Parts: sequence; C-alpha cells; structure tokens
Amino acid sequence: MEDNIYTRNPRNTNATILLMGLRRGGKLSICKVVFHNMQPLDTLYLESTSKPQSEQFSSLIDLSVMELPGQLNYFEPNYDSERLFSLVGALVYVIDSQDEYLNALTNLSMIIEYAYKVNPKINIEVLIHKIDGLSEDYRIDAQRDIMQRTGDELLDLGLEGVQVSFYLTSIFDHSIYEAFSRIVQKLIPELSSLENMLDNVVSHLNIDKVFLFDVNLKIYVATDSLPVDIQTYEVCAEFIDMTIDLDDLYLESDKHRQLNGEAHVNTNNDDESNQSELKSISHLSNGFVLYLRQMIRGLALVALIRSDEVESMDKSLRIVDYNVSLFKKALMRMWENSRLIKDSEP
Ligand SMILES: Nc1nc2c(ncn2[C@@H]2O[C@H](COP(=O)(O)OP(=O)(O)OP(=O)(O)O)[C@@H](O)[C@H]2O)c(=O)[nH]1
Repeated sequence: MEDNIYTRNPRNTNATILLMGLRRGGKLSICKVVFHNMQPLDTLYLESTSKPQSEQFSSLIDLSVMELPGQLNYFEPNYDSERLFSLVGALVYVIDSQDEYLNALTNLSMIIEYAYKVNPKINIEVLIHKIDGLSEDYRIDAQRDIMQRTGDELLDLGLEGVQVSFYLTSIFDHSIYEAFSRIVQKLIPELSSLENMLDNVVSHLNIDKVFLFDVNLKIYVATDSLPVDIQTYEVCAEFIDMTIDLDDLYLESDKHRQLNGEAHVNTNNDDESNQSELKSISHLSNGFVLYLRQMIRGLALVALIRSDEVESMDKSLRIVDYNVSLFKKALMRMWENSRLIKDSEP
C-alpha cells in the first residue's frame, strides 16, 4: 500500500491530501476514523507507523490521501520531497493539543516554508487535534496561541502572505468530519457552481440548510452559502446513517419476501423514472422535516426544511422534490462535463 506514493493520483488532479505531524499526533487514527469508519476507541490500539501510506477514495472527485509518519525526516536526500509536495493539493498538519506543541510549531513552519516554495498553490490546513481532553476555555486559548505563534514564525521567514487555516478537531465527535468537509471542498474545482446551485435550491423554498454529503465518508462536499451550524451537520449526518440502516433492513425483508415467492415491494416512494433511488423524509418533533435524496457518485442531498401547516406540507415537499430533481440533473451534467474535460486532457 505504501510503495510508490508519488504515482497514486493517476490523473494528477491535485486532489491529494497529505497528512503530516509529529509522532503520535493522531494522523493514522484520523485516516482510520474518517476514511474507514473505525470506532474512535479502537485507535488506541494502533501502532506507530514507520512507512508512508497512500490510499485512493472515490467521491465527487477522486481523492488521494497520504499519511507520512512523524518519525521520518522528509528532507533527507532519500525522499523526493519536491516531487511529493508539487503533487499535493492540501497539506494537513496535525498538532496534538494535549501535548507540548512548541516543537510541532517549529516543524510546521519549516514544512510550510518548503511546501510553499515548491507549490505556492498548496492549501495549508492545521488541525489542533485531540481537543476532547481540553476544557472549552483552554481550547480557545490553545487555538489563539497556536495561531499567534505560527503567524510570528511565518513573519520571521518572510511568509506573512501565506494563508493557513486552523481547525479544532477530535476523532471523538463530528469536528473531524466537519474539518475534512472543508478541506476536501477546497479541492473541488466546481465548488462555487455547486454552491450557487444549492443556493438556488434553498432560495424559494422553506429550507434552512442543505448539504451535499458523501454518504460513505460522512463529509459534505458542498453546502449553501449560509453558515454551517455543527448541530445541524450532526443531525443530517445521523439521518444518513439511519436511512441507510433502514434501507438495508427493507432490502433484507424484500429478499426474504422474494425467496418466499411474494411480490417485490418497492420501498422507495420515488417517481417511476427512478425507482431505485434512495429517498427518505422524517418529521421531527420540533416541527422541522429532514429530507434525503440520493444523487450521483455516492452523494446524497440532505436538507433541513421548516415545516408549514400539516396540510400544506405535502405540497411543499412536492415542490422540494421537483427542485431537487432539477439540481440532480444539473449535477449529472456538471459531472459529465468535468469528466469530458479530464478525458480530453493529455
Ligand atoms: N484523546 C484523543 N486521542 C486521540 C485522538 N486522535 C488520536 N488519538 C490517539 O492518539 C494516539 C496516536 O495516534 P496515531 O494515529 O497512531 O498517531 P500518528 O500521528 O499516526 O503516529 P505516528 O504513526 O507515530 O506518526 C492513539 O492512541 C490514538 O487513539 C483524539 O482526537 N483524541
């Protein structure tokens, strides 16, 4: 899995995420939890890695994720660091906030200096990680201190113009998915068109928030332009899990009925043209409605809708359905076009 990490992103689309940081910072745990659905507590048993690892994931874009162990020195002549950094879209540096972090900050500045020189377009993303062990006040203090020190170090290096984004994360809550959502979004060339399309979906309807989720990774690849509230994100992410669990249950019972010679029942209450499309609607006790509809490439559109009078809700949902169908068609056209462009590249 680790061997030739330089050729892992075949089309060289720059949708490559490179995870770096000192030893035991949490890099492998993050990969396992976000990309392999590992339970956070199981990461306690992960051993320190000694070799670079690289994996491919297919989302709206093809993602390549590399993890470089903290114990290696990438500036040794053995490593073709220049080539490595030139291929990377996002450099994600993980800082263990529960540990003494001054060495990590020196290491980070050195890496930024090198990475930026080789690849000025690289996105630099810093995870202030393991915040689950810190009090609310201490988190804010640690973030302020890390941002201040990093800014000072970059100023000393003459790199004050370099944009660095900071995220407070933990594998024990949704913060790590939220951070990766934002990191992956920056690598999607069509992001602004997607956001405009989602804004259009929201604009004339009673929708509070809409996400385009990667169902497997539980990260959102786009959302409308209103700010993201972490609780809304959590509710929508959990709704995906619940819908998939229920869908599996229905598939099982369908299989059972078919085995018993009974007629096949279509559990998806969708229009005739798209009978196998997953769709789910749930009315919450606070009056809101959760709406999920399957899109393309493992994506689902999930919306939080403000509920009207019960009588007019059916009509509202039909209008939402219609608009979401238009969005899906536009998404398919966008995907086809971007594939055509990629295929015509030399
Ligand atoms: N409390 C807490 N512990 C975490 C978190 N993320 C990872 N850890 C723990 O940190 C330890 C080290 O994690 P690893 O993922 O092995 O760290 P690494 O950066 O890959 O380490 P190297 O392979 O040595 O480079 C493990 O015991 C994890 O369970 C987190 O968000 N919170």
